[in-house]
Amino acid sequence: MRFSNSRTVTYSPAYTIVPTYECFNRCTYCNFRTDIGKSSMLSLSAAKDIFKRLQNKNICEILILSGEVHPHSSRRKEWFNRIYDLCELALSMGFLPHTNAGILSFEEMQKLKKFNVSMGLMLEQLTPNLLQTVHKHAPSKLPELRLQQLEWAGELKIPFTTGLLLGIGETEQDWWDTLAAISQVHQKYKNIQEVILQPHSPGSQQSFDFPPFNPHKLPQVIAQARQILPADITIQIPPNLVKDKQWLLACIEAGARDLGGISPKDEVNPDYPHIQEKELRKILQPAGWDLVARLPVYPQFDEWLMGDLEVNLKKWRKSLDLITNISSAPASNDN
Ligand SMILES: O=c1nc2n(C[C@H](O)[C@H](O)[C@H](O)CO)c3cc(O)ccc3cc-2c(=O)[nH]1
Ligand SMILES: C[C@H]1O[C@@H](n2cnc3c(N)ncnc32)[C@H](O)[C@@H]1O
Ligand code: MET
Ligand code: SF4
Repeated sequence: MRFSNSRTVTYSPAYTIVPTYECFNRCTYCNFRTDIGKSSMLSLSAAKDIFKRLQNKNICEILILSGEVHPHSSRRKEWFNRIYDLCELALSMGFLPHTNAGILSFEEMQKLKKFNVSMGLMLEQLTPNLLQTVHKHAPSKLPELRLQQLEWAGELKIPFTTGLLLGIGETEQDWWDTLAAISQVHQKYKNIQEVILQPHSPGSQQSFDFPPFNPHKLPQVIAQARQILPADITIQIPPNLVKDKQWLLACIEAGARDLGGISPKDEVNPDYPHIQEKELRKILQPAGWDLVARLPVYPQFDEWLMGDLEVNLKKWRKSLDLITNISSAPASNDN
């Protein structure tokens, strides 16, 4: 067993698949979506080819990240069934699926629970003011709807990842209010595993003409979030959106302990390539931080998972120490 010290930062070796880029919402900061009818659905055979390539590469998480079909559209069922089938396929091929497909009905969530070790949805910000601006044409970003997803995940005992999108026109008070709401859900259901503090990062596709969230502010936000959130919720920051090494370290010193899924491409922010794990290690190690792989579900939730989820999970928990030891060896040698 590898000794994990208190100066440990985690990441999830992940691959993102996109069932569809089509989305009926038009969040003005989005660099991901395409208009209705402009994107096809990822086929099961294409997904199978991807998963085959990924096998034995020490990638545990498949992040299923999708644009959304309107809940009343005649195509909603087809859309949902494809996501469901993609999750089932990923699980059957040995991976640990984590789905963020936007707003789901209670029944849809209940069905996906069977094939996902955890699920995710960013709250963004709870203030209704954004419905006049960046979310004017994004019905899925209704704050009550999003908060309800966290509650439903709690009722269904689905380990959940959520977070805030920072710098989209909200106030500082809005951050604390959104974090307090997350804490409240967690107090009731104990189902929130991590909170992502995601700095808005402009990309080439978006219409929202607004500067990036000032990375120098992030450590302060993290420190305050650490005060508001219960200790068993991990704070995640995306390292590719905090470019400066010093500020990345400052974020960690302030209380962030996870760097999210590290995959070949950041589908949400394609203009900001991921820093790969070896490179991250070079930044962290001199400051005394150990980088360790984790699974897309935190250990305190293992008992919520059953059937094939439990089988895959046990397999991955066993091989995790091995992955960490192998991947940390070269970095410590070639420094
Ligand atoms: O595990 C998760 N990771 C989420 N991540 C992190 C993700 O694991 C990686 O940073 C990459 O996006 C993977 O390609 C997000 C990253 C973003 O830039 C924006 C949103 C998300 C949302 C999630 C999520 O719901 N669950
Ligand atoms: C999947 C998640 O990606 C985040 N997201 C969407 N667009 C951007 C952007 N330009 N910069 C940073 N994060 C973004 C939102 O928080 C969304 O919920
Ligand atoms: N559409 C979903 C949401 O915004 C997830 C992907 S966003 C690029 O919540
Ligand atoms: S952020 Fe998500 S909901 Fe908003 S437009 Fe993009 S894909 Fe759709």
